[in-house]
Amino acid sequence: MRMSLLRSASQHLRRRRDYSSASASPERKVAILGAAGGIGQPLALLMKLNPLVSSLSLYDIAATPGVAADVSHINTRALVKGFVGDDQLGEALEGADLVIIPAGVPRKPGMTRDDLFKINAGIVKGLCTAIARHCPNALVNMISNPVNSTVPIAAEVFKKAGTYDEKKLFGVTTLDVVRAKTFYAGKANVPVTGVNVPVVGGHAGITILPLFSQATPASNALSHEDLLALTKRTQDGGTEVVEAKAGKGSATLSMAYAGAVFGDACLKGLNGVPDIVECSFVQSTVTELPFFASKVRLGKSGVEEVMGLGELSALEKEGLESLKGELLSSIEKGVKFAQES
Ligand SMILES: NC(=O)c1ccc[n+]([C@@H]2O[C@H](COP(=O)([O-])OP(=O)(O)OC[C@H]3O[C@@H](n4cnc5c(N)ncnc54)[C@H](O)[C@@H]3O)[C@@H](O)[C@H]2O)c1
Ligand SMILES: O=C(O)C[C@H](O)C(=O)O
Repeated sequence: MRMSLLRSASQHLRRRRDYSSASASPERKVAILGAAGGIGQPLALLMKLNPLVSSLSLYDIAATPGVAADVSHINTRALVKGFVGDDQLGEALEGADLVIIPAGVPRKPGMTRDDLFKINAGIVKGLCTAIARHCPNALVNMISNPVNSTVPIAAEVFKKAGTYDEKKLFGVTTLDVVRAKTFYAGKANVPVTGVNVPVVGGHAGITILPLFSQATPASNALSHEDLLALTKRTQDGGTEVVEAKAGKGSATLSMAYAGAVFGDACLKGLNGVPDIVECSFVQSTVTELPFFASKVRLGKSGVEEVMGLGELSALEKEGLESLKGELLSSIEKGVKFAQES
């Protein structure tokens, strides 16, 4: 009898704690565009598990009712709704605090991310036009490739609509950081959970520049050859997955994880949690390029501070100089597309 009373009291307390932590965190609506895809589905799952999300809006051109019905049965805070097709896009976006975009086609072996431009540029443009109309104040996390061009496209669409706020637009490069951490921990033989590695530049091939000289915990065990190999593996991480999937797409599960990490950081920033720092491809004056990935401090209105690069090794300085040409031409390609179409 005493045991069962104790058990029910502790259950009651646990329920109260759950309730009070949910109610202490403000209402936040997150919309995922491309939610029925390879990234979209596991990302929807992970955002449904995030206690900071009160409303989860799942939009795609097909199949979202099934995904939404499935995810909605999970007993966590977020209320889930599915939306399909152009007619429902406005409602999907209305009131969103954060819009995450993994809509578009993925690579097949032999393709570069830039080969996706033709299809994905138009998709991103259409979705951003709707964001400007229905939730102009939302933070936008761009996952669709080529990120080096889709972020500038989004910026131009928002500028045309008169809603552009450079603090609210992010290219998601978190997967590069996730990979750099994993590969570094393996080579340096340190526990991966405590590892941090900034990755700067952009999100394609040599434009991905991991700064292993700033990795923590520092390791003296890595040779120049090790650092070259780690850099190359991080730059080619996406291709490694594309080839292993042999025509069935690109990274989806690790990307969903990375997207959920970055989305969570954005929500924490919006909620006023201090010292939230992640790498992201944003409008930048860190180099002469108009967009650049570097560490960014997140706050109540999005980007609070675009942080500098810190001290670079000779290898990293060389990498920085050689990425600028390709990154600038991808940025300009995006801007031109958005201005001319
Ligand atoms: N930033 C990164 O690090 C990173 C990592 C992995 C993949 N990606 C990119 O993410 C994108 C999606 O990859 P995936 O594997 O999920 O592809 P996928 O084909 O599995 O899913 C894409 C989804 O987008 C939907 N879609 C297409 N047009 C749409 C539109 N107009 N509105 C809404 N939804 C639309 C499709 O119906 C599909 O469900 C690709 O461009 C890929 O290259 C980026
Ligand atoms: O490599 C790709 O095409 C997908 C993504 O950009 C990745 O880095 O995995």
